[in-house]
Amino acid sequence: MTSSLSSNHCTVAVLGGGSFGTALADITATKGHTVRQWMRSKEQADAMNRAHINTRYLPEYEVSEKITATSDFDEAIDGADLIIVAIPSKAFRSVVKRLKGRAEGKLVISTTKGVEAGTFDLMTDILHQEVPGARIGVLSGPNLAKEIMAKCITATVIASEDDELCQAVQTILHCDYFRVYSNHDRYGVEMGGALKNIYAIVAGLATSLGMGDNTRSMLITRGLAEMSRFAVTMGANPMTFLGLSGVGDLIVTCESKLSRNFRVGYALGEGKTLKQAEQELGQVAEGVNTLSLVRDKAREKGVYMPIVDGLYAIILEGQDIREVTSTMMMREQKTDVEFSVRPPAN
Ligand SMILES: NC(=O)C1=CN([C@@H]2O[C@H](COP(=O)(O)OP(=O)(O)OC[C@H]3O[C@@H](n4cnc5c(N)ncnc54)[C@H](O)[C@@H]3O)[C@@H](O)[C@H]2O)C=CC1
Ligand SMILES: O=C(CO)COP(=O)(O)O
Repeated sequence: MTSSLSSNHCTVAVLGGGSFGTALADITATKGHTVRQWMRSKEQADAMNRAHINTRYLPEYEVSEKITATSDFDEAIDGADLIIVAIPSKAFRSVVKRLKGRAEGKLVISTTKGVEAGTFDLMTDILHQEVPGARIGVLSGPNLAKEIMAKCITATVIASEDDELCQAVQTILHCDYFRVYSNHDRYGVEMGGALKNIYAIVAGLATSLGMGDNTRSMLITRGLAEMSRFAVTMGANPMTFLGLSGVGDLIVTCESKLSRNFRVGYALGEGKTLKQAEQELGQVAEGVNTLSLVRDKAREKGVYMPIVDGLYAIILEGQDIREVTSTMMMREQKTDVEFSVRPPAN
């Protein structure tokens, strides 16, 4: 570990002016690190430096006065030991391209829970391509930004093949309400974060249609089987799905009205269109894009994903919710605990 990273003070750049970037900037600045948060809007950066509130994304919370918000990318990354990227997946590549040639040997971690359209790359794959020479990891777990701002006790996972990176990130972020575990299964941790958003949309939809706790429990459990089946086919370690970044994140996102993915599903259940639901939210709900990408990839790989297929039929093909649900419920009987990659041959 380099000396600044093993000491109590380092320089952190947070790329992204949304809810999660702000929550992580707040933790690191409160711990005494030098923190610069990059956001596109100069107005938003100026307002944050003046009032210490991210008025657009987290208006209810005051953030540390020690965060310097800036719309100047170069200023944000200058001298940073750790760069945290909290940018929606759609814009991730275009932003991290700007780090090329400027982050050799630096720690660069993604917090983004999505998959890139066209390539099916995860965000750390993009980092490897666009920022060669950087030390790369992913942070993922049951981490609702608003609960972190409210200092609710929370845990997360830093995943990387690079042990020193994991240790450094644990040291930099760990505090009395935020505990950081490490994991070597970068792919599984990152895939879990992306996949759980799909099931959160289903959970929101089911809840707004009047379904109850039995329904959500079924969804979470069968969703976990389905997402692990998919991720393991793609190269993940199945054990990762029993951890915070797997079942942990799935539970929080399927159970909380603070989840934007849950809220998109809820709005759909109220009869709103996908466009209306996303517009009302005004923030990113990654599960909407991930759904069609995963559905196509699962077909290509021959992975059985009935919940993904059902949600796709409802929100992207306009099929009737009750008919799709009824067809799913009336499928052939299955065993409870199985771990087959493909459906049993009939
Ligand atoms: N909010 C949460 O509770 C958590 C979010 N995440 C993940 O973190 C990622 C970011 O999420 P949030 O911060 O919550 O999103 P958000 O919707 O609150 O904010 C997104 C931010 O990205 C910025 N942005 C969008 N396109 C950009 C571009 N082309 N260039 C520069 N900035 C751009 C927006 O201006 C905004 O500041 C997502 O992938 C999300 O899944 C992960 C854990 C928790
Ligand atoms: O990933 C999250 C919690 O861990 C945030 O979920 P949403 O993007 O659905 O709000």
